Amino acid sequence: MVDRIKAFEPTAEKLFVLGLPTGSSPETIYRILVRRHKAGDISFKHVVTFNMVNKSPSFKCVQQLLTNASPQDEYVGIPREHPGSYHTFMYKNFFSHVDIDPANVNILNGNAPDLEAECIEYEEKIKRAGGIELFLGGIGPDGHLAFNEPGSSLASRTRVKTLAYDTILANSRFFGDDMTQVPRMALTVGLQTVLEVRTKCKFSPYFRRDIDGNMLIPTLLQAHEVVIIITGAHKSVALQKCIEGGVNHMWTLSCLQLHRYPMIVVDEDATLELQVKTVKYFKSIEAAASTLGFEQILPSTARTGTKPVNPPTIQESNGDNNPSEPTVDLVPDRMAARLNGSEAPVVDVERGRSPAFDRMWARVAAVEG
Ligand SMILES: N[C@@H]1[C@@H](O)[C@H](O)[C@@H](COP(=O)(O)O)O[C@@H]1O
Repeated sequence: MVDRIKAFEPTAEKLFVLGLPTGSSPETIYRILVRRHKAGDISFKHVVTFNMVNKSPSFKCVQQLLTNASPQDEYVGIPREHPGSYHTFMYKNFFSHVDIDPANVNILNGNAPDLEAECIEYEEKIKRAGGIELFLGGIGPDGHLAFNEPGSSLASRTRVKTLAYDTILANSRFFGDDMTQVPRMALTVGLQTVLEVRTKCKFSPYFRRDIDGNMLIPTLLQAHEVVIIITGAHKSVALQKCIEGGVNHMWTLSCLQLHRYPMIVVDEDATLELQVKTVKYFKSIEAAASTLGFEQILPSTARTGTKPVNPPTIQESNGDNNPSEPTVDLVPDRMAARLNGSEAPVVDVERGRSPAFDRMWARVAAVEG
């Protein structure tokens, strides 16, 4: 993500558009991004974000939208300041700790007076921003992407979604293990929103030098990518269905088979249900790339026409002093060492408010008047 943002060279006129998830899967990523930011390595000043989902449209809103619905009594709306809201999650884990402009933060408003209009406007906003450059996501144990539950249309767009039993069960851990407290409905981007590739290869007014540094070429804005984090044995069936099965609306992550640039990052446990030959093949892709002296750390010169920012050496990218013995990032102790080798988390993990959090809310309030 850091490489992508740097390579894009965002400015006030050319913002980098990032799609972001909530959940436990991206927490480590947010910690690392905050650390890199605090180290002066990356700025989010010219980054605009769109969160994938939000929970808890209020009871009244849902009634307005779905006149025939009979929402259950336990349904409660959650204000965005609620400790369990996705607003709170994002500010606490990420936005409060980096230099992003709150005006560039987009999170679906689950308490909007007209939810359908809110969803339509969200899609419009994404379009106005030029489309999402990099979508980061996770999945539920049933293979759902964002809140696109099993059975979601593969052509779906941002909308109100009723949560599936599995999701309510999985999310009850954020509600004191009380399933009755988990909202029954959510707002979510659609599968088509995620799949949207920049089919119209737009040429930006920005020019950069070619890889030899001697010719000006127009920048091609088509590097729309999706990166999904999947960890844990409880998600291994979903990974298997989505990787080895066909494209199927019952396992909505499988829609990524239709995407040009998807990347799924997994740990060993998540691969438990995959065929050995599938795992071996994917590992061999990385091993072959390392042997040949490049890694699947993009931007690739082939795709963007630019050199990677601070291209990693083989040693750096493998974490290995002997480049003649390429290793694979999927090895768990290597992965663990890379993650644990970092300093203590810089994000304030205390639940509730912190000075940084308060400062950020003050900025949000100023922007929103
Ligand atoms: N809507 C979110 C998803 O976007 C997220 O990917 C999933 C997994 O969460 P976790 O990473 O905590 O397993 O949780 C929720 O259902």
